[in-house]
Amino acid sequence: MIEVNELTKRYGRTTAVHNLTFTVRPGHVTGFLGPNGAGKSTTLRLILGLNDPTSGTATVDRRPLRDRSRGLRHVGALLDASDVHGGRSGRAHLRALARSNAIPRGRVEEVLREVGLAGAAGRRIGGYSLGMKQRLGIATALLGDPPVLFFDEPLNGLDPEGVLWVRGLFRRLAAEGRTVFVSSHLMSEMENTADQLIVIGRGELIAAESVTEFAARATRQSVTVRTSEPATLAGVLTAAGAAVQPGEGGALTVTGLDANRIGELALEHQLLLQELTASTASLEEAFMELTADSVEYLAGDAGDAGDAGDSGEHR
Ligand SMILES: Nc1ncnc2c1ncn2[C@@H]1O[C@H](COP(=O)(O)OP(=O)(O)OP(=O)(O)O)[C@@H](O)[C@H]1O
Repeated sequence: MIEVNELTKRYGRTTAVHNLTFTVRPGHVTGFLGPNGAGKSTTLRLILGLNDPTSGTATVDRRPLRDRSRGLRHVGALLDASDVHGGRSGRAHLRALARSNAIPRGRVEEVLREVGLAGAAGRRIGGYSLGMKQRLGIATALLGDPPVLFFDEPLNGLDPEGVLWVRGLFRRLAAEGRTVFVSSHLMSEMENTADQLIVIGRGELIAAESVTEFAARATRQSVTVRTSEPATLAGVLTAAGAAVQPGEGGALTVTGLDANRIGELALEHQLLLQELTASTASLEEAFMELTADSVEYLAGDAGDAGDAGDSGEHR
């Protein structure tokens, strides 16, 4: 289990993460979502103990990871897939990590097979495609068979078959009772990958709930309705509690009442309907809307973030 409590991280004048509190439970694939610059990578680095928070705490299975003494057998992480020594082979890279974490050599061959790199394991990593590097990064995370796994943008560079494979892998790891925490800036990727969501924007928590709950809360249904007497129908629907907007070509766009109820009201008032169409905003649209403020803030603040400078910590 990952527990983040009132976590804040400032870089100069830039607040990357502000007063963030959430819990990630084992047995689920939990998506960590937010637009670019929302603070996802910073949060992951704070949880992993790679950077120190300005204030607040982050623990994994009730202990901070700051000392990093627990190694790959406790926590596996894919952070930056291209951050590997290009001159080594994939197999040599994994063997070196296995050695320093007291993991048996045989496990290297197992994870290579698992991620589909057995055939390319003898080749230099420098010659790997981005997708192959992602697979190697996933193999690294799996190497110690850890109960807690972090994946930062794991679908980057993967082809459709690779994406399906990763989704199946994450589901299996969660079903085995592990904690699986996966970040992405794309709702469309998380919709089919995660069952729980932590959504942040501008370093702050926007939602912590299941994908189903988020979808029910975030997506809005509207109904397009067309009639020969739009003003009368608009009056009837407004009186029944709906919000009515004039749409294209005399149509009305109605929110707050479902299509069935609109049909019943039209019948009660003997109004002839020429169209009655329900439409639901996609989860991607809902996510964009919910996080729109943070995107605007960053677009207007880009120069400022640059001025703030680096605190000297390596990203
Ligand atoms: N070392 C640093 N020095 C200065 N500012 C930083 C540093 N690391 C992150 N930031 C700033 O903190 C904010 C959050 O960045 P972060 O990389 O955590 O976001 P993110 O959600 O992971 O974005 P992306 O999806 O683009 O990776 C940004 O404004 C970023 O510029």
